Amino acid sequence: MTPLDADWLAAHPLPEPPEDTDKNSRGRVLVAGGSEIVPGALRLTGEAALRAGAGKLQLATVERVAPHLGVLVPEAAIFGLPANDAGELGDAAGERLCGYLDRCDTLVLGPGTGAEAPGTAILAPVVAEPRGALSLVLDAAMIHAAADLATAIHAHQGRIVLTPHPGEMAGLMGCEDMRIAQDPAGIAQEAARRFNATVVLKGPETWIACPGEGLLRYPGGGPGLATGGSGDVLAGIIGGLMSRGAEPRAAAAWGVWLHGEAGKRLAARIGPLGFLARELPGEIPGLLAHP
Ligand SMILES: NC(=O)C1=CN([C@@H]2O[C@H](COP(=O)(O)OP(=O)(O)OC[C@H]3O[C@@H](n4cnc5c(N)ncnc54)[C@H](OP(=O)(O)O)[C@@H]3O)[C@@H](O)[C@H]2O)[C@@H](O)CC1
Ligand SMILES: Nc1ncnc2c1ncn2[C@@H]1O[C@H](COP(=O)(O)OP(=O)(O)O)[C@@H](O)[C@H]1O
Repeated sequence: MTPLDADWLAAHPLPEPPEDTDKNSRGRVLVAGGSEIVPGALRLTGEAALRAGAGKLQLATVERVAPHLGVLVPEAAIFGLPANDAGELGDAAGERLCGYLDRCDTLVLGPGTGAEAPGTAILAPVVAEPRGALSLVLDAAMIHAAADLATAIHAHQGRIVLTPHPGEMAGLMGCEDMRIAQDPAGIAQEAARRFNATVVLKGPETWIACPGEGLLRYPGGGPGLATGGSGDVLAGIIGGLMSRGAEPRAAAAWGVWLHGEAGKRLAARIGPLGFLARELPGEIPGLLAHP
C-alpha cells in the first residue's frame, strides 16, 4: 500500500493542455443523472469538472429538471432525458444518452440517481457502446447497476472509474457491509480486478485500486466532507481530469486528493463542519496551481 501524498503526486503529474488549446480539445465532459428529487446533483458534478480543467460541459437529466439546471449552470449545454413515474431517469434514458456520446470524451454517469432508477437498463447500452476512447465515471445508483454488468464492463474498451461509498461497494460486490469495514483494501482490489476498472472506495479514508497497479490510501480530508453532494463533487473532479487526458488511476488519485484538500482548506477558513459541497469546486484551481 502506498500513501497518496505530495511525493506520489509529484511523481505523477497531470497532463497540461498546450497554450493554444480550444474548449473542445481541452476535454468535453457529459454528466448524466439527477432526478426530480435530487435536481441539483449535476450542478455539483458539472462545476467540479469545469474547475478541474475540463473545457466543455454538458449535462443530461430528467426532462422536467433540465430547464432549471440550465439556469443554475449557465456554462453548460443541457439535454433532457426520459423519466419514470418516480421522477428518476427512465428505462429509455440509456439509449437516448448513447446518442450524445459522440459529443464527449468523458461521461460521468449516476450522480443524483437513486434506488428507483432502473440502473441496469440505463447502463447496459452505454457500456455496450463500441467507443474505445470514451472515459467513464460511474457513481451512485449506477454502481449498483454495474454489479449486473460485470462482464460487459470488464470487456469495455474505454477507461473506467467506479466511485462507491461502502454501501454501494457492498451492492457492487454482493457482500455484507461488515466485509467492507473489515477489509476495505482487499475488497477495493478485488472489485478492480472483477470490473477491470479503477475503483475508489470512499469513506473517512479512501482506497484507490487499479488492476496491475499498487493500492493507494488517502487518509481523508476531515468529517466536514461527510455532507450531502460531496461525492457528486468528487465524481466531477475525476471526470474533469480524465477529460484532460489523465489516466484513470492518476485522475482518481488526484481527484481524491484535490477533494480532500479542498475540504481541509474550507475547514480551516470556515470551520470544520458546515461548509457546503458546492463550495468545494472553487478550491480546486488554486490547489491545482499550487499542490
Ligand atoms: N439524498 C440527498 O439528500 C442528496 C443526494 N444527493 C445525491 O443523490 C445520489 C443518491 O443519494 P442518496 O442520499 O439518495 O443515496 P445514498 O447516499 O447512496 O444513500 C442510500 C443508502 O446507502 C447507504 N449508505 C450511504 N452512505 C453509506 C456509507 N458511507 N456506508 C454504508 N452505507 C451507506 C444508506 O443505507 P443505510 O445505511 O441507511 O441502510 C443509505 O440509506 C448521490 O449521488 C448523492 O450525492 C446530493 O446530490 C444532494 C443531497
Ligand atoms: N468522515 C469523513 N472524513 C473524511 N471524508 C469523508 C468522511 N465521510 C465521507 N467522506 C468523503 O465524502 C465523500 C462522500 O461521498 P458520498 O458518500 O458519495 O456522499 P454523497 O452521496 O452525499 O455525495 C467521499 O469522498 C468520502 O470519502
